[in-house]
Amino acid sequence: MSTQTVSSKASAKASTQPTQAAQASSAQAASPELRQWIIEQAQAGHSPESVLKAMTDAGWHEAVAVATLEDTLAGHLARQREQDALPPPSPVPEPDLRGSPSSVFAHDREVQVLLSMRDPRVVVFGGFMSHEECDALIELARPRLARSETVHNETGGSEVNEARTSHGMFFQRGESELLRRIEARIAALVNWPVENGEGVQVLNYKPGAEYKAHYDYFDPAQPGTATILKRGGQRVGTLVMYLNAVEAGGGTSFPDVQLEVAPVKGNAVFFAYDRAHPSSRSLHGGSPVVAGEKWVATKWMRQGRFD
Ligand SMILES: O=C(O)CCC(=O)C(=O)O
Ligand SMILES: [Fe+2]
Repeated sequence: MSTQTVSSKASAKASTQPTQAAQASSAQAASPELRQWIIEQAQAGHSPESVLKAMTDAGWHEAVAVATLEDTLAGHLARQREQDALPPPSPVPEPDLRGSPSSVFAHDREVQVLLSMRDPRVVVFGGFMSHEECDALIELARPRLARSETVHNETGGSEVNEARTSHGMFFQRGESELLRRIEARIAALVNWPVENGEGVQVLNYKPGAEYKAHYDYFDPAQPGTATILKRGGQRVGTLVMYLNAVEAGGGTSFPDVQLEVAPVKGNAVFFAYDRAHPSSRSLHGGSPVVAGEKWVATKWMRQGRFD
């Protein structure tokens, strides 16, 4: 912790700074590099006084140096507190896109990679299911549809909700040869065990119906969540599969990044969220159907076995 080291770095950084007169105008004039250097000095255990001395030695006006130091360290501490408040990250499903392939082989089918975004983690797949598979899934679901419910936050039960004006049903996991095939394909595509998946849900939206922006993970702040998590833990990933061609509207939107995925029959959008927290930027919704109707199948993936 020698003042010598501090001093030499401050000069190097300060030499790239504007003149003292310009520095005096505002602490905001400090470059990102200088701010980074200040944080590094603090992390290395150098006292504020020694950092201040290094800055004034390098030609900084004392008042400006003090303001810059305070401003930089306060901002750093605030970000640190935000980080510390986050739940720890969980492993998540993840397709193997090393080498940026334009398609990947999943279980029994070559699937196209149409879009890949890192933050939030979103991947759009083309040709995930054949049109025949889509049609078959719709016909199996149709007679079993009921008004969609969402999880009741307080009790962990479910309820009809105005934010979700679709009709839906759940298949049992592995309930037919078709479901087993699709589930094995999903598992291979995103490298996540079949056993960690909930049963496939099918949703049908009529014109005007939508699913307002929401997170798929269970809100850790809600009293009902502890009960839900006993079975399989948190949700950490979602695959929404488009089962029909929608005439207009009905995309899946990600408002945090102003992304909208078009509902193309046979395609699918995958997204993952390593924390049950808005910082995952996994907020998404089903945009209102403008014309025609919309059918999707959703697979939610849990941290652990969902039995
Ligand atoms: O219908 C969509 O596009 C999104 C569906 C969805 O968000 C869900 O099922 O959790
Ligand atoms: Fe969702």
